[in-house]
Amino acid sequence: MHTQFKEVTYKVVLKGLTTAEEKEILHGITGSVSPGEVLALMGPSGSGKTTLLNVLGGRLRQPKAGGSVTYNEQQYSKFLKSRIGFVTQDDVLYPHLTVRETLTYAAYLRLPKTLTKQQKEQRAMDVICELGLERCQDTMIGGSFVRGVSGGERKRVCIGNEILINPSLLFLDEPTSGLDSTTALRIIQVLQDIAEDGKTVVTTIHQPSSRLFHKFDKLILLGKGSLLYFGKASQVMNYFSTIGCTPLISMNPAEFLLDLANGNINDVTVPSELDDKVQIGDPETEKNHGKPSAAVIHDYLVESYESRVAEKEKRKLGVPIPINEEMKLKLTSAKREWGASWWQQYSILFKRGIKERRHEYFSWLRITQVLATAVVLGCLWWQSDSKTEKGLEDQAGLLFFISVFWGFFPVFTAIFAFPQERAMLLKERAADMYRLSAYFLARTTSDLPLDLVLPVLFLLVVYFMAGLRLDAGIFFLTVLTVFLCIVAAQGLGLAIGASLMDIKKATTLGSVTVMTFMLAGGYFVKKVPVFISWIRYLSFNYHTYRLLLKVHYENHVRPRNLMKFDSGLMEVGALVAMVFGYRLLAYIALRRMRLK
Ligand SMILES: Nc1ncnc2c1ncn2[C@@H]1O[C@H](COP(=O)(O)OP(=O)(O)OP(=O)(O)O)[C@@H](O)[C@H]1O
Repeated sequence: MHTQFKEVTYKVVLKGLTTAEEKEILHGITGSVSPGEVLALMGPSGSGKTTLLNVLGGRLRQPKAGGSVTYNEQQYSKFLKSRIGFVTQDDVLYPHLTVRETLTYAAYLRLPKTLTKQQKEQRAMDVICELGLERCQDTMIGGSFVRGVSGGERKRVCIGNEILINPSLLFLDEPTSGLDSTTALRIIQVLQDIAEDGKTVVTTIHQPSSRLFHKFDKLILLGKGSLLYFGKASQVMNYFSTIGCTPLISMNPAEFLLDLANGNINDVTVPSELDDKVQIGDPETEKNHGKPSAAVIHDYLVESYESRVAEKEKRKLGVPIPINEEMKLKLTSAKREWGASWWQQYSILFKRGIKERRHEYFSWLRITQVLATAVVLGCLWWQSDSKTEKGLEDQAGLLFFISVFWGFFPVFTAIFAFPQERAMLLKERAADMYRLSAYFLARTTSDLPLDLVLPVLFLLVVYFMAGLRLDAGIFFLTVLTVFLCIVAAQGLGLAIGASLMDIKKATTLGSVTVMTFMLAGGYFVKKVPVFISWIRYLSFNYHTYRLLLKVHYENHVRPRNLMKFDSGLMEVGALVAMVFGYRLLAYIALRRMRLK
């Protein structure tokens, strides 16, 4: 896809304690890149490469970004999103999926609905072969806690994730950083192959080796957000020698260009006119050992480019490009193209969620934790007596603890769900991979199977050890009540996590809320002052405890000093309202996060 950009600017507002200052990060960048070409963005750290890449990729737009960016002469549109691949610097991947699983799930979600499941799987396999990932296709991606594929393989998986959709335009932010030169060369070779296939590739690059440098077709050199060079990579040394800058010793062109852009002119000749600008006593000049300061060199390079090349390049952009009319029409379309129907998205995300978290499901630590608590409870309330009033009071204590235990754990596991997946969610939503509602439902239901198996195990142990009433109906109702409590408590955890999106803040708020709900749960204080009594209605502990009391003692002796309870419908209603209400809050919070 022909991409042209004219006078691109980008501004941010820096807020100080008392003032707000506007800072321009890009100062009018002009250029173009065509299908079949690889455009490299180079420049010192902080020169604006990533910002420019984001503006070109449509990720930063007005009002902060100015100038114009067109794709086959059209403005950015939602349709275009599905034609653009974007590999960010710190790309996120699920650590517990294998390379093949990662690419296959991405293929299911991103490739058009017209392809069959088998065709999508085949495309994922083709990409694996194209990127030379066959040997590690069954290796887990890995992360900080799990050993996985190597850095180079990881980068290739990130690239694979994007080239799966056969994008017309591919953007990459430092795809080679941290890799040895051979691996880096291999990655750039892959990019060149993609470009040769008729695609347009734009990549930022930090310090390419000279072999790597010669693989680029076009080059943009940035210095402090200004354009120092745009043109053919093969012409860059010629251009700088025409403005009087040449290396004194043989050096890698990239090293020479970065030195210049940084204003470091050791081993570099500069035109004599710059020597006139040397100011004796200027600290910047002294830093450069009596040579012109970095600022003087920067200004000279910007001016030289402006006066010698910029106008010519701007004129070139005015020449119309031959573009297929059908493609033009499609590009203006505001319609999103989903790769799968809502239901398919849900089931793919559900399965992927189960695969990614399979190690948590069979975590012996969690099972031991629950079973150990059950055994301790069983011992403490061993064959408790429900015939005397004292015994009943004791047993009520056990029922209250059950409502606290199963109100506590689900909150603290659910709190992590969204903050942990924030980066992935933002990335996948930016690529329009699925609807938020499909993700939300898949994420909130894929944990349910285990969450419902553990309490059954727990209750089986407690029930028989503590000698609760042996009646299948009562056991079943107890399990059902605990399930409701768990799902309601999970809703609260999800809502807190999604609203704060910060694990520390969320756990702090979570613990205060859970403690308040526990204290208001009807066991510690029976007569709550009217002005605060509403808090009980928000407490799932309160409703669960009341339901458990009803289930266990309704048709039996009612402990005299325990609270009264009626039909139980109000409790069930309150818990069901919490199940949905808290989830709705979580969903709204996630939607808002996307708009930020
Ligand atoms: N939202 C922002 N608020 C404030 N400053 C910003 C913002 N975005 C970028 N900058 C600043 O703009 C400059 C350019 O940033 P950018 O990330 O584009 O540089 P870069 O050339 O990609 O650097 P690196 O090679 O180190 O990744 C930096 O000085 C950065 O601090």
